[in-house]
Amino acid sequence: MSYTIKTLNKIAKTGLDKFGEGYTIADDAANPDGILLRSASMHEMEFPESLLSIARAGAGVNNIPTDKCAEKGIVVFNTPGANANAVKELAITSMLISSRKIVDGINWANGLTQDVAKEVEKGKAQFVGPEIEGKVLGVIGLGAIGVLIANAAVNLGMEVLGYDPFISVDAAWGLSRAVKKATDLKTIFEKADYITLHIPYNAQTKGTLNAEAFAQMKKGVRVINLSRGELVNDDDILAAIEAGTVGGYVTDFPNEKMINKPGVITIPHLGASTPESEDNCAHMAAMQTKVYLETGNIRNSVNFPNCEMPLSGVQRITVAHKNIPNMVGQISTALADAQINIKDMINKSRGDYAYTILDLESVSSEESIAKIKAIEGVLRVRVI
Ligand SMILES: NC(=O)C1=CN([C@@H]2O[C@H](COP(=O)(O)OP(=O)(O)OC[C@H]3O[C@@H](n4cnc5c(N)ncnc54)[C@H](O)[C@@H]3O)[C@@H](O)[C@H]2O)C=CC1
Ligand SMILES: O=C(O)CCC(=O)C(=O)O
Repeated sequence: MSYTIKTLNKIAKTGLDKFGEGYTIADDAANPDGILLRSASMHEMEFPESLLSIARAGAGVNNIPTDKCAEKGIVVFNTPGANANAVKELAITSMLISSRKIVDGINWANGLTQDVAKEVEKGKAQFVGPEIEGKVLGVIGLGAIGVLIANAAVNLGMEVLGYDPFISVDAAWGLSRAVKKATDLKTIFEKADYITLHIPYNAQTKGTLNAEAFAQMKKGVRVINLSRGELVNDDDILAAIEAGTVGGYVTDFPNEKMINKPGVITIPHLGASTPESEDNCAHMAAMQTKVYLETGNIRNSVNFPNCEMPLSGVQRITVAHKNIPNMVGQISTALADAQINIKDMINKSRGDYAYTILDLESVSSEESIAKIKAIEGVLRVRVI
């Protein structure tokens, strides 16, 4: 078999090399089987019929219309945890630079022209800022990144409060016992000296930090946003900085409103920009795509259930379908009508969508595949 992969952003070579023989990789492919991307927006894109999968080499999938993809039977993947350490390190950096006036100090020192050593000692008092040890950190979102930051902050001597009503069992296992659970955001807002956001951006989380939230915060709180710009209301945080409620804001998502504003430190979306995490993300995105194209097995999808079965039988059929009653019954009837025996089968569901893999004892007929495609609720059928 041969496959075409389209890249929408620069993807680390070590990941692309995983595809190997039989794959053509191009940034201008017209009819790709798979797409790999980082932050490029796909919301306005048309999807070719050929497209089977999209892999986000990273965590956030707000740049991909995942429901629209599901309706077309296009499986969307991300790479959970692959860049978490890079973001953790930048979050710790952000707490320190929001505290210690390091950026202002560097800019000031670079502007000195003469008697530099003397001027430094004379002027440094304006850049005094507090230490983080002993202070309270509120972590909103305890997923791959939030847990690493919470644990690192404990090790730096901070008191850590974590808020995540949907925390996974795995994340809870990884969390230091010293991290205290906040049952609502109000607790974080009222107690934290530093607040860091590690939640996905979606319709529910838009503007999580707004005027109402800032009104509940401790005076001088430092806010770190390495998640997505839209999670914080720009006008409200600028007003809170002006009023002195917020003592500093570090954002990885600069926009026209945020650049060159006192109290705001803008980083050009560098959270995942380390060779280590670029390699990890590219590797995972490539492998998940390759496995899906070659076997139909789904690992780390965000719009279909994870569904894996070792290859057996003489042919594999995969069916992406709506999560509605009697789908498996109708699919197996279509095969039974053509005297085709099923050797092994698996069916998984997730929300509105489901996925079925069937390994057959004999090769299916075009007629039986056409029958499966015609079942109401079937989104995509593949013969592998
Ligand atoms: N600046 C950068 O370069 C990067 C930014 N990110 C951003 O960080 C976000 C988080 O990444 P990960 O930790 O890897 O994702 P994750 O999926 O492992 O964790 C997200 C956590 O947020 C929790 N959550 C969801 N809604 C919530 C809410 N309303 N309140 C509290 N918790 C909530 C979930 O239960 C989950 O535990 C991504 O969605 C992405 O937007 C991720 C990687 C790099
Ligand atoms: O690919 C990047 O550099 C951005 C990473 C990111 O924002 C994410 O993984 O959600």
